[in-house]
Amino acid sequence: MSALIEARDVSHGYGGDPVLSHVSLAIAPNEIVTVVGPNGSGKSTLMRLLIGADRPRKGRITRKRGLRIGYVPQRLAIDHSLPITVGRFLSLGERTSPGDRAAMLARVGVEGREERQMSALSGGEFQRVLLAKALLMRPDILALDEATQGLDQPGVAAFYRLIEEVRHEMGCAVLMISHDLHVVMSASDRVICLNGHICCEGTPTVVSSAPAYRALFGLGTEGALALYRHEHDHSHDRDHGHGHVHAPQTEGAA
Ligand SMILES: Nc1ncnc2c1ncn2[C@@H]1O[C@H](COP(=O)(O)OP(=O)(O)OP(=O)(O)O)[C@@H](O)[C@H]1O
Repeated sequence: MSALIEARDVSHGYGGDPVLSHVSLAIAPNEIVTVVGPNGSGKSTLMRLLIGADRPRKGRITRKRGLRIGYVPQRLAIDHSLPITVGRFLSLGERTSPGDRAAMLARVGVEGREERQMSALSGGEFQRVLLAKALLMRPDILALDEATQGLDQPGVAAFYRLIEEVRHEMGCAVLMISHDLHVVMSASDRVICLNGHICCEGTPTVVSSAPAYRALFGLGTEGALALYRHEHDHSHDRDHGHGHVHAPQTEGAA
């Protein structure tokens, strides 16, 4: 099997309520796939099934033998009464050296935070530490479930640029769930639009002009793109010097 993860005709639900119906997809090595969809459309459920945290009621999910998945959760409940430093947190689970941990913290932009309490980190730093932990296991695929929740727009943009960079450096695939539509337009190779079933999928350009996508996201789509173009113009000099094409030049209202 050349795909890292493949879902074939997967259906799932909780109690009597169906959440996913007849979902089929495959994730290839090295690609960035983003799942978008309205609240409650089954994105997190699909992610849990794909990474093997849950088993589907119907259909089949296959993962490449020995697949290493680096999971970056939406949020992580840290008990503030239980002190844990960044260094200790990173050393839980996977066996890594202090040198590896220091290098990874530096790579994701939070150098030298080993002695800092997890509870004392800013939102952006916290997500970067979670990312560092996921990357330390040298994943074949990085799975991010709305990993930028709570970050401001420049923080979100910077976080996803980092994801693109590490994807290239480490050669891993990326599966992400995102509400940030502009991210979908910039960072993804392929977008899957979910609403209990796959409404449409393809390159960001194709999906953003698909009627099913526009029906789901409506005017918000254009709004998000406009916002991002604006944001990008302003953050360009400060944040990064390389030019991306972030949005297709679609005209007219959705
Ligand atoms: N463990 C569970 N038990 C019962 N119902 C659940 C469970 N997990 C999710 N659901 C329900 O399944 C539906 C899909 O939830 P899911 O979290 O997969 O959607 P989502 O697209 O990720 O939503 P959001 O964008 O709001 O995070 C929702 O109606 C949710 O209430």
